[in-house]
Amino acid sequence: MPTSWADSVAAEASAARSTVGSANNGCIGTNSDSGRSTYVPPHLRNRPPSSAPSAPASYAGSVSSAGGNRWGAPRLGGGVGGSSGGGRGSGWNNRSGGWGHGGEREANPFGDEDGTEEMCDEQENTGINFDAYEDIPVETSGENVPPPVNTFAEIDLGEALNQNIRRCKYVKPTPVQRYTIPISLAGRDLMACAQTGSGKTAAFCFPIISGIMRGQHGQRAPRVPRMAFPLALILSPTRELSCQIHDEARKFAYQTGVRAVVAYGGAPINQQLRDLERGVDILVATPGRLVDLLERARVSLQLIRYLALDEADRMLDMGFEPQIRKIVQQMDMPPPGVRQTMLFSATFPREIQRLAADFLSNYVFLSVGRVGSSTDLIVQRVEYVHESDKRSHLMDLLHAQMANGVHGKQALTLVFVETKKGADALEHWLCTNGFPATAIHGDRTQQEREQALRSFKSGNTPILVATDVAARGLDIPHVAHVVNFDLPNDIDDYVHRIGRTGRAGKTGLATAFFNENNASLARALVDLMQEANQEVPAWLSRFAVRSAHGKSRRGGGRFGGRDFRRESSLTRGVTDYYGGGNLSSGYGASGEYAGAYGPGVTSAWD
Ligand SMILES: Nc1ncnc2c1ncn2[C@@H]1O[C@H](COP(=O)(O)OP(=O)(O)OP(=O)(O)O)[C@@H](O)[C@H]1O
Repeated sequence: MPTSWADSVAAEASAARSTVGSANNGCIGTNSDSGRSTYVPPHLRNRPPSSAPSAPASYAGSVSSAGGNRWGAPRLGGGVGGSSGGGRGSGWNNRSGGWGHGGEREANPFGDEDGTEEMCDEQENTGINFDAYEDIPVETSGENVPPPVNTFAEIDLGEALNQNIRRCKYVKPTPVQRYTIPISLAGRDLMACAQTGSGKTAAFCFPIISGIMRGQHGQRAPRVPRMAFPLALILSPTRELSCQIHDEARKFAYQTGVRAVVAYGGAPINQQLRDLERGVDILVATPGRLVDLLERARVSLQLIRYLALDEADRMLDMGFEPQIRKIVQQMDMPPPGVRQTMLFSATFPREIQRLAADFLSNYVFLSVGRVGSSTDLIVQRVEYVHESDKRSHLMDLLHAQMANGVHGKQALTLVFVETKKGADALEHWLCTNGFPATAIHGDRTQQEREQALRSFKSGNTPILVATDVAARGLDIPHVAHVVNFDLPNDIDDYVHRIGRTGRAGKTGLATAFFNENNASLARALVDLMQEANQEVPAWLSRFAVRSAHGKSRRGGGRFGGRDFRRESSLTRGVTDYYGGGNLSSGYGASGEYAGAYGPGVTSAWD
């Protein structure tokens, strides 16, 4: 990491502390004067207004003795308009304490004693090289797009959240965060497309947590026994990803008084129900389990102010769309324009964008990097390997990796295969040949899946064989090598798979085994590799030329805002969708979205 960058971020971090401090002080009068409503944490919402906390220091302790019905009685939802709650006069409602009730104290997700700022300052140099993202092309479209920021100090996220950002050792926002946070804080809906590993989770979590802390809007929750009324809903396609987002959200929300709960299938529902009953501001969920909770009338969405779909293109493709439509359009969730909706992914096929527009109101489209592209931090290699030679070829790769020691002892290798059976068979074969491997796929129990992931992350089993269930979102440090033992049918799946390495400014290696069975992917693969400045083997280019299905849907490698509204308006000569914006280059020609998940592939998912 260049010294100049490290110095500058350190300076920014210290400037952030002083600026944020003064910004908050400055807010006191303003917010008090404007009568900004106050946030009441979930476990206190049934208490009479006068008993809501006003002093964060004793917050957790006082909660434990609060008692009372936590669900049925009238309560003030987050940001609830009205006069109750503490924090009189503060833009942040004096919320810096943790939540707690019934003697429970908020666990420290950072694992440090007290998370002191001093300790974090010592660890500011994280080794993450975000300089790698400095020159990344960014485009926005939509009406009156709020300008980006360069530092966290420029955004008034609230001191408690700022402190957690420092604890996470985030000294500087990534490009997607620089753009999305001001857009979201301005209350705008958003469709954001940014490369894998570029910090999208924080990009949607920060504005949600900050917004709940501010408590700008809201209404009284109805009297419904044992029903949870979250203020924010974050949906993701897999159980593991939901757990990961929940872990992140808990860190970001530590001692803000904002409580995140996770609900996902395959795990006992009773524990999740108990968690919900303790109160929830942010519900992170997989769609199937959420539908179950809604049908049991244990969750109501009527107070939802923020809806975030992570891996939004996957959530809206034919695998999940019916469930998502049910959750978002057929239950009690406020409509677009009333709630704020944020869609994030590294890939956003045009047809899916068109579907997604139903969920959004006057939204900003943001693309960071080439839409659906891989980062050039990932070295991509494609090797021609016959089906029958794949195992011995993989063995050669693994041996070479061990012999070279390029990635050190802890290097982790993630091997993607197409089917669950194939995953079981390859895991078995690797183990019997002396390679410590485990596997994850949709037919394993949740316990087995979690155990496999733990064992892989810890380095105890440094080879993980996986179906597409592990393709998206998982942020596993030290994955040095992704092997596409079986290539996927769709280039976007390839982008997500290889994105398990080369994350957060680090470099990674991705090797794909290609043969005639993958001919239909050749053209898109060549385009993608060329966009990412990768060396394309001559034989692969020949495949691309020959391939009958070789039409690229990537726009011929031109970088351009891929906001489908722009194309629609250009085609129809109307401007009903597209509201202007900072779109500087043309939309490249592209093929139709073919549907990424054919039969047999969907089964790999939750
Ligand atoms: N501002 C930041 N400074 C340093 N590290 C960061 C910052 N923002 C995020 N990170 C780290 O970068 C890594 C990748 O972030 P994240 O998992 O949110 O990526 P993503 O864009 O959602 O990826 P994917 O498309 O694969 O889901 C995480 O380990 C996260 O902690």
